[in-house]
Amino acid sequence: MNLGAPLVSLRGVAKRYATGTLALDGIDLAVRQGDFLALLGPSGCGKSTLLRIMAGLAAPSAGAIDWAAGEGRGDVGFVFQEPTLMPWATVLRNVTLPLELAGMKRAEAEDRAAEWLARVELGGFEHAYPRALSGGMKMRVSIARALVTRPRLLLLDEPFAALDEITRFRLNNDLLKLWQDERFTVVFVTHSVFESVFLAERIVVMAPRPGRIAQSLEVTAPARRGEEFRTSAEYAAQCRTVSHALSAAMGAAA
Ligand SMILES: Nc1ncnc2c1ncn2[C@@H]1O[C@H](COP(=O)(O)OP(=O)(O)OP(=O)(O)O)[C@@H](O)[C@H]1O
Repeated sequence: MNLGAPLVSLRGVAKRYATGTLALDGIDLAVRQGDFLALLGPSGCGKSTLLRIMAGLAAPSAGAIDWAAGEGRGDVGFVFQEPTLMPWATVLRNVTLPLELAGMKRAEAEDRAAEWLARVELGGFEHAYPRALSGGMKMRVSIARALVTRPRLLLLDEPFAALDEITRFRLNNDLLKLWQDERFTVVFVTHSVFESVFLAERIVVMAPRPGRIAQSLEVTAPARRGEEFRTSAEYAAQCRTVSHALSAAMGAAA
């Protein structure tokens, strides 16, 4: 992996839905390899649309998307706000499925899936069914399922928005640790200024009608972010800056 070089670049990307809504316009964005990028903006500014275009789940109506050589859509993992697990299958089966679909033998896929379940703190839950798990645990399964194929790009669409604050903080910490250990590239959609500053290296603030990029801000933080960073004056100051940027983006749109 060539850390810092663009993994995927969007140039002049626009999306108009059949309804006539211009969800995105003039999006220029380069996602660097190994980066943790947050897309922050109010409801309706096109964050999900942008993520779906990066995943190849939706086509842009204008503009171009370029992937670094050797990378492609097959290298994308997606985590949705809803964990979207198969209710009739065990946790282990849910996580082995993408590997088996990629042609891996069952035994090897199960070993690999068990390893990722342990990494998201779900060792011992392999044979549980999704209904027996809490919301946070289901989200952990969803993250393991997205990472088990070792994608170069992990896209997360407000993954923790439906969880209580304590669970969200824990998942934030654990996702950061995985990212610090593995350095896959992340694009993380959120409404939360606090979450974006805690997690991201770079925050792209979006504005609505039409969805566009209002500002891009770098976050400065210690190499290992933890509870100390979350309660620091430095964190509070950056949250204030990002909050102002978001208000300005929304004000300009109003
Ligand atoms: N399939 C669709 N058909 C028509 N319009 C759509 C479709 N999906 C999204 N839109 C519209 O495009 C705009 C951007 O939606 P999108 O879901 O990308 O925004 P968002 O920033 O992710 O919002 P939220 O935070 O509420 O999920 C909105 O006006 C939305 O109504």
